[in-house]
Amino acid sequence: MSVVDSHKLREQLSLYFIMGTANCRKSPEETLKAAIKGGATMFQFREKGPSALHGQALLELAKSLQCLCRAEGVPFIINDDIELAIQLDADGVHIGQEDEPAASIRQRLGSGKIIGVSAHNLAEVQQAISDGADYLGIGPVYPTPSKDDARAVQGTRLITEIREKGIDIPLVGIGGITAANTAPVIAAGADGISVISAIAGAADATAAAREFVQAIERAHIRP
Ligand SMILES: Cc1ncc(COP(=O)(O)OP(=O)(O)O)c(N)n1
Ligand SMILES: Cc1nc(C(=O)O)sc1CCOP(=O)(O)O
Ligand SMILES: [Mg+2]
Repeated sequence: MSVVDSHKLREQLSLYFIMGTANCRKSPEETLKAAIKGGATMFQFREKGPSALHGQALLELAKSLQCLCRAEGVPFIINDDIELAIQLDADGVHIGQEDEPAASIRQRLGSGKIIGVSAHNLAEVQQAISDGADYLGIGPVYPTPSKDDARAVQGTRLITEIREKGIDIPLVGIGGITAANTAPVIAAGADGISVISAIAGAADATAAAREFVQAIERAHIRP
């Protein structure tokens, strides 16, 4: 069972920034600082790909990014690596359908940590909820340059279906989201959006994050 406050979590999910070293134009620390300055409300450390850090270098970077998040009151979530999350006492983890099942992660992490689960259909949504997920990542909404093994693009269809069925778990849309295409994701019922390239790959990550904040605000005012 989770004791995570879902009202607070919905706010934290508003602009959920994700990155690892492979995604950044500048250093990961500079990129994260800039994104938070621009309004990122949650951060996921996702260190993946052929150039991914391992061992001590991975640990040092994770600690450094966690420290930045703590200073700004932004939740620090770790992608996939449950051992690292436990070692650092991270705020939570994000896992997908190919990762360790959420139910066993909940047992290992306890009730106070945030567990996010990727889901691509209603069966996976229901399973994630019964396994104790706190939030869902639904995607890819649009074509993404940041995940080679992404599933087929599905637009906002599943987000709409989840809300039409009265399922009110906190959730974000992910995949190819830009400030210009944010509105339909929020209008479909997402609590927020998850972004890698449109912030980490921007020349000015602070300005990019600010544009997202404005797009999210506009989407809530004029759905
Ligand atoms: C918020 C959010 N949603 C979805 C994902 C994707 O997770 P997963 O399917 O496990 O893929 P990888 O990120 O591990 O490649 C995510 N990371 N975050
Ligand atoms: C990490 C991830 N998961 C996805 C999913 O569909 O589950 S899409 C994706 C990549 C998101 O990066 P960008 O904002 O650059 O498109
Ligand atoms: Mg994963």
